[in-house]
Amino acid sequence: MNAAYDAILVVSFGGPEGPDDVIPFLENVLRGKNVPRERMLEVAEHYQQFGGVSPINAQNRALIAALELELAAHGPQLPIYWGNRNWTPYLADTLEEMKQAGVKRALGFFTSAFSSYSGCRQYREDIQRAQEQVGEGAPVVDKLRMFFNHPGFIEATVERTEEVLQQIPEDRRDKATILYSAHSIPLAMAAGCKYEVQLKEAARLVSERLGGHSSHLVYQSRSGPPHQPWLEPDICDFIKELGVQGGIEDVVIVPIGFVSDHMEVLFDLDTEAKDVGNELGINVLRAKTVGVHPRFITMIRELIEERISGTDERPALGEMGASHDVCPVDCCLRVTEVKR
Ligand SMILES: CC1=C(CCC(=O)O)c2cc3nc(cc4[nH]c(cc5[nH]c(cc1n2)c(C)c5CCC(=O)O)c(CCC(=O)O)c4C)C(CCC(=O)O)=C3C
Ligand SMILES: [Fe+2]
Repeated sequence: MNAAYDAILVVSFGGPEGPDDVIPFLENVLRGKNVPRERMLEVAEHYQQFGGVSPINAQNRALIAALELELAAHGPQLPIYWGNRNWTPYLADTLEEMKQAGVKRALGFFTSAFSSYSGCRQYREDIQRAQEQVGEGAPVVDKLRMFFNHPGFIEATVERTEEVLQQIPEDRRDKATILYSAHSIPLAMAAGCKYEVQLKEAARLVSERLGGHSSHLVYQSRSGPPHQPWLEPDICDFIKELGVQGGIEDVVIVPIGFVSDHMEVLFDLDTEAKDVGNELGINVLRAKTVGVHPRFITMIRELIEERISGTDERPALGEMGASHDVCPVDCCLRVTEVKR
């Protein structure tokens, strides 16, 4: 379908920018969620270790600056707005600003490569609530498709991984074990979306291009009450297991489930997972997130162009095909407990 778009809206999670922001931010994240207060206070400490600042907002500003240059050079000439779920700039304020500027219809780029409640439906709900707050004349937002198997995302991830493999002495490089890591979610939630199969496919596509490495998909940042089952294996448990087996010198973590650095990457990977490895004498390195990799920025422009033109050429690597433009009604349901 051809529709006239007059803006791009980057939709993201948001993060605190100083010590006093941390608790109100976490309260926003966890409102209505089944996560114990102790877990929240523990996570608050992770943020405080970094001065209460998550890198996510700076990363999104950098992403927008890079995309502005990309669109200025190649088109389409559209202004870029930015709205978050959990911290300023909040989506409702951004939609109000867009309405004031006369924006009628925007294309939404969500900063999640994989389909999950958090990365898809919850953002669509956030937008709907923001539109209700703005009321009459709030811009329509059409979400761009999921890009887990887009050549731009896969190629950028491959390059990020190659960059870090180069740091391993040549005689050990091919033997390095690769761990693709993504945010864990409750098993019940995973049953309502394609998160796991998309992650497996993206990991496979990257591995296929790297060639020859032993690799595994693992999960990080488990939350929720202890009785609730979440996706496994946990990255730290997995590294411990590798230590017990022995014979592994180098592990490369590829944070494939995150498009930019944020607290889960700095703390759960660069602090926790690296400590676990170092104690076992394993050299643990981490690939950069795709961030502002030029191929990734170009991918965003390609997704925009593809949607504006309505072309049938929608690039996707591997077996799963291009993801849908318009989410079906049962896409990424919020299921949190398994019904018995
Ligand atoms: C699938 C997924 C993604 C990837 C897709 C997407 O991008 O959405 C993601 C991203 C992120 N998660 C983030 C932060 C947090 N996630 C939490 C909690 C949770 N995440 C969940 C899932 C995901 N999360 C779930 C099932 C929970 C339990 C509560 C609930 O059911 O929602 C909590 C609460 C504390 C805790 O419980 O750990 C925090 C602080 C940040 C920003 C970090 C920063 O500030 O730099 C980002 C980008
Ligand atoms: Fe969806």
